Amino acid sequence: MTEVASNVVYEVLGPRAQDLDQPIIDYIINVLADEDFDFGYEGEGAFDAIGELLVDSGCVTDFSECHSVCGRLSEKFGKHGLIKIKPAVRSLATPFRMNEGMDEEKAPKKKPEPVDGPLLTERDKIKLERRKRKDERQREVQYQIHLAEMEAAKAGMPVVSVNHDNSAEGSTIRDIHMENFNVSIGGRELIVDCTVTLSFGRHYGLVGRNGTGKTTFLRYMAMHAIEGIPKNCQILHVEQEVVGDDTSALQCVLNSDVERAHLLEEEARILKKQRDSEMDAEGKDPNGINDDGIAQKLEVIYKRLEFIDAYSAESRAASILAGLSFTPEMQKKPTRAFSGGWRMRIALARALFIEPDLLLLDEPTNHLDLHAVLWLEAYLTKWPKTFIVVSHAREFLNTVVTDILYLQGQKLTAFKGDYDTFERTRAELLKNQQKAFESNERSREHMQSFIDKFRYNAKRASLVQSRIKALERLGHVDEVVNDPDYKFDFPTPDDRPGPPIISFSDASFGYPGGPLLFRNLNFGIDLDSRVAMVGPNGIGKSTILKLISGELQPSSGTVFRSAKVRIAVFSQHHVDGLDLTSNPLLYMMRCFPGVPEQKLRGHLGSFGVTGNLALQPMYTLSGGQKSRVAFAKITFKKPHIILLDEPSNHLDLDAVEALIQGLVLFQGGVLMVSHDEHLISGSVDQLWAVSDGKVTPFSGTFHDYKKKLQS
Ligand SMILES: Nc1ncnc2c1ncn2[C@@H]1O[C@H](COP(=O)(O)OP(=O)(O)OP(=O)(O)O)[C@@H](O)[C@H]1O
Ligand SMILES: Nc1ncnc2c1ncn2[C@@H]1O[C@H](COP(=O)(O)OP(=O)(O)OP(=O)(O)O)[C@@H](O)[C@H]1O
Repeated sequence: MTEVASNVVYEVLGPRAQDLDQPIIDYIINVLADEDFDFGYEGEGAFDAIGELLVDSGCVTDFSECHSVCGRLSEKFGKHGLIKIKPAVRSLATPFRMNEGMDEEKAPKKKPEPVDGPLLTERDKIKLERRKRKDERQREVQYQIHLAEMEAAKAGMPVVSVNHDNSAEGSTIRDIHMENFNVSIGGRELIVDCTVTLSFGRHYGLVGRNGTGKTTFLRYMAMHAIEGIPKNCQILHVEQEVVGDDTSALQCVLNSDVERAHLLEEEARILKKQRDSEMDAEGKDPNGINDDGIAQKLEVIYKRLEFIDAYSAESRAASILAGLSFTPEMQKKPTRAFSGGWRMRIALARALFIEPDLLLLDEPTNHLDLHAVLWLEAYLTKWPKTFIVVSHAREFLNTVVTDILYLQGQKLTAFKGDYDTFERTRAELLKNQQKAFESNERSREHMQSFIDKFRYNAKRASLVQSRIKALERLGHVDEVVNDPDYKFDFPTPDDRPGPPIISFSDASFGYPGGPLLFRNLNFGIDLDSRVAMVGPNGIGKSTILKLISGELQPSSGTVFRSAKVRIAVFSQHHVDGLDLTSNPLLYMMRCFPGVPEQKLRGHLGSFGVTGNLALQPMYTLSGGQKSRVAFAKITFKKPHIILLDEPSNHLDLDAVEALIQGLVLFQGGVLMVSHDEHLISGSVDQLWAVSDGKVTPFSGTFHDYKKKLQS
């Protein structure tokens, strides 16, 4: 059997086989020839088993070619009778319906589709059920342990507050030199043996693919868990939103100046004491009170308050909050009245107010509207100290950073300049490395062939010896290993419902008890629409998406939705709402019961959730990895219209590129809410501006819109 299998593998791979080392080919043949190997639907089992290997080894150029090679392998193996018929093949009597389960939350709970196969006995069923429950309990326990660990880590974090001593003497913290450090999580090494110096006053952009370890690295630094970080260096990692309580947003920011708060409290206490003693003295001799001590104390407090610039603190805090789009009324509201996104902004405002020695920002623009992003860009550009910002927004990085820290292959490398400069420098370096590698290989082969040829020739013994030495001296140059390309594959719907698809006729909407957000909206969306909606936070963009998808109904007027149209919605809510105790594959299996596992794996794979990642507990996934799972889920049923609310949040720059390509190739309508200039200009052809309860087409590019806002 292995011989026939070997012939089939060579036949299908053809000249590609030349790119594979013999042990790899042998491995592939052995895996596929195993009589228990499951090729799955259209070879997806083969894709799962050897797909990454084929791509990584350069045998196929990308995952799409890989899919077709695996499909052909499966077909040929079948033709040669090498595939054992699996009893679990789905029955044709239970066809797969494309419009089912579009929205997990709303779809009625379906019974798993029946499958042909050996019938389980009652005892087996009970056993299976018991094992399932046990697995679920174990996953839940692991998640709870993880939460407890996170809480403990948070509790161990040094408290960071405004440090006036530093500003008085000029900061004592200058450059930070971290040498030979490692970063790991859950037994997985993310950074190995790296040395990095952060020069004082430089602004670093930390970039790298989703899941490489950027957030974990920032956490390590915030916990001072890397050697070389001075103990007294104040590091603030803006990761958690502020606690929701009765403190106003403004006060919450001001409270981070602990010394000021303490001095003001002391002042109030002394003044009260003074008032009380004046009252006691009423009717007695008023000049009898000995208030010299009180006056002296107050003088000390006032001097210090003046020294630490306490009287301007309120206006500074207010102006930061205003920059992040908090109106004066909002600044007075208690923090518990704000949503998570807004509380995150308060956390950002507090960090900017504190001005720590080293500020660590993790994707700060994700929570902001364009106004606030532009304000933050201007603020950070003038930042007097060091910061590191993780961001996947190219324009933002180009504006605010002076250096790039690039995390790839467990190594952290520093580059001078903005993101565009980094891209150019890196491309140049890779080109040179490849050239050096090829020339090194040529010299090596040349010397080796001379040595092999004359090894037993006594006359040339000394020459051979010198070649052997030269070969030993010849340095090693690493071959360029490119990150695997990934694609965002939005499947083409099998049908194309005729117009009208979605149309708003005099539709008005306001939340119950609230003001009218929109009045008499009239517009339509069809399968050719490519639109981006822009407008400030809270203006109602997400509400429009909900009116389109049918999650909300207009207060008056109508929103028509073709009965045949399938709409998919992607939002942060879908990413945050993933079941954290599950894993990507289990999650997909629950959303689409009865669909073969291989098919779900293949679909997750088309969004870069491959191999082990598909089986990793969801709570361990990075932001970008979770986004990909959400993308895979919403597109599985081949929607006609895709509604996207800030889709590029968390996605790395290559993934945004893949998202753009995916959307360009998608054969349906797209409506997105975004302020990612690169994404908008690459994937849509119309801008709609939302303001004053209206949605109006904007004649101009996103760049023009940005200019208009700035003016
Ligand atoms: N307990 C764990 N076991 C195994 N792997 C883990 C565990 N926890 C996290 N990981 C993995 O460690 C990696 C680091 O995640 P991290 O959030 O630091 O990445 P990131 O570079 O910030 O990603 P993103 O750009 O998507 O935000 C991820 O690939 C994640 O899947
Ligand atoms: N369920 C709700 N009940 C009451 N008011 C709501 C509800 N959801 C949103 N709102 C309010 O309606 C307004 C519009 O909200 P929406 O989320 O649509 O705005 P947006 O433009 O998408 O904002 P963002 O950019 O922050 O997502 C906001 O003032 C918001 O506070």
